[in-house]
Amino acid sequence: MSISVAALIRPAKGAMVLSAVLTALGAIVTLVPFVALHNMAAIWLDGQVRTGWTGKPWVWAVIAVLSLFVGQLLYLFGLGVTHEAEAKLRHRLRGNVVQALGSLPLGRVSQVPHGAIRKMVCDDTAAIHTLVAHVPGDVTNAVVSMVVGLGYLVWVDWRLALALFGTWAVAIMIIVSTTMRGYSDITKRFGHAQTALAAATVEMLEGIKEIKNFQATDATRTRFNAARQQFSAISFDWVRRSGRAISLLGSLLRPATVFVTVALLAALFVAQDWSTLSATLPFFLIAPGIPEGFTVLVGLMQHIYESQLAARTTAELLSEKPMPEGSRTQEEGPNPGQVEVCEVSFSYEPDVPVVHGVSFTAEPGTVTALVGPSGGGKSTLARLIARFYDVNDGVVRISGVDVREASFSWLLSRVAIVLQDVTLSNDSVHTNIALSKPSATRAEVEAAARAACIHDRIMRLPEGYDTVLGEVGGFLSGGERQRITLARAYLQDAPILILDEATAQADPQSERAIHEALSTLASGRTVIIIAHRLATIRDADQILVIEDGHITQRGRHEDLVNQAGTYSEMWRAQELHYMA
Ligand SMILES: Nc1ncnc2c1ncn2[C@@H]1O[C@H](COP(=O)(O)OP(=O)(O)OP(=O)(O)O)[C@@H](O)[C@H]1O
Repeated sequence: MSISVAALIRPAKGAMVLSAVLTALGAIVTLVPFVALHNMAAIWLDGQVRTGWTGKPWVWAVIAVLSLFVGQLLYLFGLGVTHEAEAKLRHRLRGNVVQALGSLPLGRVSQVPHGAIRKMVCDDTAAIHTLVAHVPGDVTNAVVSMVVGLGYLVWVDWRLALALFGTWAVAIMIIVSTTMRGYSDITKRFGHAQTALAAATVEMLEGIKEIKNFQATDATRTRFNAARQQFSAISFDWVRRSGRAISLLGSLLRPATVFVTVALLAALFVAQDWSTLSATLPFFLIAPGIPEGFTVLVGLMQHIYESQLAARTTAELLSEKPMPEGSRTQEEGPNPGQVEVCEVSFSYEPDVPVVHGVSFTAEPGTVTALVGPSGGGKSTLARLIARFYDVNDGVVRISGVDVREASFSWLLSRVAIVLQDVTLSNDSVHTNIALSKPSATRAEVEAAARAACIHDRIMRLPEGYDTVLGEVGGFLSGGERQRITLARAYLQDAPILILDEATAQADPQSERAIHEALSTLASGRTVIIIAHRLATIRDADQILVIEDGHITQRGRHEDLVNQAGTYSEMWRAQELHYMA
């Protein structure tokens, strides 16, 4: 189901309509003081004799003051209505965005850069503010003020009005057609560049250490610099175009210019006897205010574009198909601890399959190793087992249950996954370990940390388990961070454990500690491990060689090492490498 921008802001529609009506009334009432002044001028300047209250200037003065007050009140009330509705809508949208992210396939969410998510949750929902809170009031006020003002001028003296509008129309057409060409396209590119810069900034902050190493030689190689340069180039172009249009329109429509234009036309009309002196007065009073409506509209135009782009990004996210959750919440499956991958095919992009009809079974309590050349599909298979994505064909069964039929919590209680990229939050060590079981006591967290061979290191941190990671003293090495995630998996106590390159970031000493932690963690569980170091998995119960999305060899180490094929080649190459 696709969600449109209109559907996104629908909850605020009632308030927007009310605001438009109130501000339209306000704009009409605000014109009354000028009508009053015109009438006063007709009595004083033209010496018109009227009977009743219409002939009393002081009555017109009172009407002028009252209507000014009521007009402002209606305008402010209209703005207040939409601001309240927008605040509620923003709160709701932020909730919806976070909820949508939670229900998308995990693999899809991890593809969205953190910066883009931050922009969506914070900036985009805030940008919708203009669309909801200001467009109904300010646009209506500007349009109605102009229309009513112009209408009144036509009513007072249609020929003078025509002369004035004609002068404006020609001048505006020339300015707009020459300066605004391609404006919509550049505004779109400006929005995209903004998103790219936000994503690259977060990426840079997260990987500042690596970026520093590379930046030492060539700063422009980083994605951040590219995004920054692109953003600057586009924003310069955008500012130049919009600046040119705004300043030219501004000069034409500023009150002094309008006053002079009216003065010249009025002098001509009075001299020719086409108009009376009092009839020219509304032109001097109302005409300089009319362009304010244009200025408001031009100023709002940019905000409206930004709002629409932001709303579209949010609408696109909310339109994405959520991953349906199965209904099994408690009941154990028929084959506890078993992983069955049956005729599974999968592609990230349509028509580019990366896993083709793969089948294997990992029996409870056994170790299955996935090995093979880079890009073969090992991580993809691991992610499919943990249901980061849904398979295109075939089925993945955990404990004999199709993963699509189980609830996420059921799956989480059966499958623990330790990924290549260690993600720890800016929180205490305790909270980071207890992520898999928030109710865990300190004793349980400590037991998990001991099993993951990281307890001693944690005790050397300034505040022990209460040290906030990432803050002063709370820095851990890659291998140590990995052991924190192992402790987390240990605490999760799932019967199935998926390890993706668990020693990728570790130094040799840390690697030993990780292997010790791993054997504690693995005992009694079904383990599926992705490993590049074949020596670490030579005791595995089955080894699957994954190449180009297929299983090309399977068996135990002793069998495979004596067969001609990728495994024996990899084994020999690694033996030579480690002997060297
Ligand atoms: N999120 C993604 N979107 C599109 N293609 C992807 C994505 N992740 C992986 N791929 C592609 O799928 C194929 C398999 O990748 P995968 O990461 O599963 O391989 P791998 O065997 O684990 O590699 P490595 O040993 O280098 O980690 C590769 O061609 C890769 O480029």
